[in-house]
Amino acid sequence: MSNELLISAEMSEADRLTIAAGPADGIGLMRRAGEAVAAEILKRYPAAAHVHVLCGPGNNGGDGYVVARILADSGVSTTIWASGAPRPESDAAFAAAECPIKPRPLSGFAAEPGSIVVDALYGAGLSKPLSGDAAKAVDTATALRLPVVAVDLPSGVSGTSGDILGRAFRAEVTVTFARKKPGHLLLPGRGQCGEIVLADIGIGDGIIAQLAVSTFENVPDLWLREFPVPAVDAHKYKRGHVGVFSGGPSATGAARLSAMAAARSGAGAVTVLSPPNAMQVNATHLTAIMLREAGSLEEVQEFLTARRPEALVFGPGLGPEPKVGNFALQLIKALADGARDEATASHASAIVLDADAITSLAHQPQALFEAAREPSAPVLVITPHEGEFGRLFPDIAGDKTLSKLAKARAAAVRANAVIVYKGADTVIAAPDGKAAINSNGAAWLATAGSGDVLSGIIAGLLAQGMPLFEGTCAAVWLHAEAGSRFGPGLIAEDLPLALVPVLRELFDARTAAQ
Ligand SMILES: NC(=O)C1=CN([C@@H]2O[C@H](COP(=O)(O)OP(=O)(O)OC[C@H]3O[C@@H](n4cnc5c(N)ncnc54)[C@H](O)[C@@H]3O)[C@@H](O)[C@H]2O)[C@@H](O)CC1
Ligand SMILES: Nc1ncnc2c1ncn2[C@@H]1O[C@H](COP(=O)(O)OP(=O)(O)O)[C@@H](O)[C@H]1O
Ligand SMILES: [K+]
Repeated sequence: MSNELLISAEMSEADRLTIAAGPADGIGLMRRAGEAVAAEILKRYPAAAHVHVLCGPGNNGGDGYVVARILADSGVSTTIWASGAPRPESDAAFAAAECPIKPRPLSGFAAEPGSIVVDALYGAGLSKPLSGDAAKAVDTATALRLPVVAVDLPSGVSGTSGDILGRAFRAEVTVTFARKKPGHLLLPGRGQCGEIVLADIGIGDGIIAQLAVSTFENVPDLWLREFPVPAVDAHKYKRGHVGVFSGGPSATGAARLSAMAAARSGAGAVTVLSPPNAMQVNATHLTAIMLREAGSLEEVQEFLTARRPEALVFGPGLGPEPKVGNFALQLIKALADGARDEATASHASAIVLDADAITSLAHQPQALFEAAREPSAPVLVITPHEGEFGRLFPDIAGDKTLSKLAKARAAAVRANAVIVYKGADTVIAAPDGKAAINSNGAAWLATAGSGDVLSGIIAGLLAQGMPLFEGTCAAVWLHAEAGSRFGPGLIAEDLPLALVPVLRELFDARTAAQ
């Protein structure tokens, strides 16, 4: 598996462990890194008139000297522009000594149309905003629209947070080593990377396993082995039952979107729980989805006890009023009590809190966090977009020192819930520190009701028994994949059906792996 994302300390540790295990040494890893970048350049730009390699003072620059040496050996006209000499006796100094090209100072960097830029200024060691000659080099490459190949990361992009420090190169290709870094997937960094090539430089899977990494790219490898396959003797309730709370008569669509998505994602039974005054409008629009009147907590409890749904969706279309937040808290408490009292056993194992539930709970966040901490509380998935996140976790949202990844993690710990911090770079974070970054979405998903569909998919997969973190990650990936493949013209109603071909592929991959 190569879905782990490494922060710079983990990459250094991987480096150290690999060297300790032998036979590779530091310069050996650096040579392999440079070779991988040079091979990519020779493959992609065979007709390049000239290559300008920009080398920084650290190991990123060291990789650059290797690249320049190989390109020159291959007959490519190559210039090195260096910002400072590598530290004596360092691997980068060895790489520079092996390179026959005499570096010129970066301050003089100039290039001609038709040439290629290799950005080996700063990688994992970026420690402050790009300024001076480095910033000028970014401007020159940008103004001339030169293709940039970035070594490890485009200089200026933080590998940890994806933030741009000062300014950053916009690469056509970024060649990174061993594993991707969070900054390759988080915005705005992701937008600067272009195509990302992952090169094997001899840091083995066994070494990565020793790091006990907790951040992952959200790809099917992460959860496919948990993906539900119905048993031969399955009946509908064995395939999982989802309950979705509906809003009032003029706000029922969101629940239906969610319900349809839960059903499409494989839940065997889905029930919309409707206030009495919305029964008629819901009944008019529901066919395979069941409908049940549940305007009061007592009626909801009756449903829970009688039908034992495994997952509930609470929030879409309910309205942002405080009473909705109060109801959410009562629901969590009722489920916790039910779980304690096996006689009534009115427990659902998961609640997805979305949309208006999040906004209405922002009036009393502490009450939510305390309820979620009760030992018998149902497991919670909270799915805020940026605005909702800021309402429920204002201090975390406002902390400029935290990346989106770190914010989602902090929120997950505080709320004792899996947090799905949505957006073009959705982060899924669990209270135990595990987190995944999603990157297969597209802006077509930015359409009203799309989030309601996501909640339904999450509940659908959890109801089928997927583990909490993996099921939530799978749902986020599926939703993004279905929306990206559908493309222009997508509206939320299309998404449940657009899941079908993606589900087929996952099902085939899952059964092939069995
Ligand atoms: N396993 C690994 O860790 C490997 C790392 N390799 C390369 O090593 C790189 C990391 O090397 P380093 O840790 O030496 O870090 P960098 O080479 O990214 O940068 C470190 C140097 O740049 C300076 N610096 C950082 N930001 C600056 C700024 N904005 N303005 C001016 N100076 C700045 C620092 O003070 C330091 O001197 C990786 O990105 C990768 O390219 C490869 O050689 C392969 C193996
Ligand atoms: N630019 C984008 N690229 C990829 N996914 C996006 C983008 N914008 C929004 N999304 C996704 O679309 C969904 C929108 O959810 P949400 O904001 O709750 O919408 P709504 O409330 O209208 O249902 C989320 O899953 C989000 O991650
Ligand atoms: K770089």
